[in-house]
Amino acid sequence: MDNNFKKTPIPIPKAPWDWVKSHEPIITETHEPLINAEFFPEKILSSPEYYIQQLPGSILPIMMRKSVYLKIVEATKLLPDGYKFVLLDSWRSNETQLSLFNSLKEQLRADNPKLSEAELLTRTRTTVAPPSSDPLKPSPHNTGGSVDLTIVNQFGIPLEFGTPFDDCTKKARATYYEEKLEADEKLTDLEILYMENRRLLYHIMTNSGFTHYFDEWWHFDYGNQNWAWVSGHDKAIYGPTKPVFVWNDPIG
Ligand SMILES: C[C@@H](N)C(=O)N[C@H](C)C(=O)O
Ligand SMILES: [Zn+2]
Repeated sequence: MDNNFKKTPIPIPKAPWDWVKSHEPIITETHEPLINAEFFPEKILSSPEYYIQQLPGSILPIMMRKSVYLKIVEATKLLPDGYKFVLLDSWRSNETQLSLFNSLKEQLRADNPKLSEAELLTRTRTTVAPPSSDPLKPSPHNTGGSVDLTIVNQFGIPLEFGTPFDDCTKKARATYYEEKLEADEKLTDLEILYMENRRLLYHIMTNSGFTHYFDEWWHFDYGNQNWAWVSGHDKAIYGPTKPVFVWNDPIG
């Protein structure tokens, strides 16, 4: 696919992410089912990171709302020849969300013993959305409308984005390198590579109907409150949901 994505900057956000405002859109649930997103290996691979790490409440299949999946299938048409998406996480249980949140908060507390409780919460919420069992304010991944993903090249080698998945430093912000450029800092060749790969992923996904969570280069949304807030839709179409397992429900 010949496009100019790598040369087109990602817009720099004007204000910090606001978890109160992002939960303001009302939800008119469509009851669209969650589906398993792992059956198109020609273009979409999966590496269910939280199941691999055996986090509480994690499940093996990567599940998402059907329209989210179909949009990702459309997005594969914008990938360079031979490249594929790798899905890292999509629908997430509240148990996993809570476990992620508490682990990161405690890790940050141990690394920064002088941080106040309020500062700890702010730092934690930059990387992990607030856990929630309020049906009017669900955590984004619990709706099946969020997806964390990366890209591999034609040899199955992951593109480099400058940080690992779930890095909790400011380097994970999608515009980290764009902001350096804007501040007249010179980028190294490697930093230019990371910036261009972030641009590629960002433009492929946003041109396919997703909005972006700007503090993480890997996180995109469709249909949930994040998406409604960022895109200016008056309502979200996905609230909290869960997959159906007939014989043995691992979520409970
Ligand atoms: C934890 C990380 N992969 C992620 O998805 N973060 C966002 C903010 C979330 O938890 O919704
Ligand atoms: Zn995410």
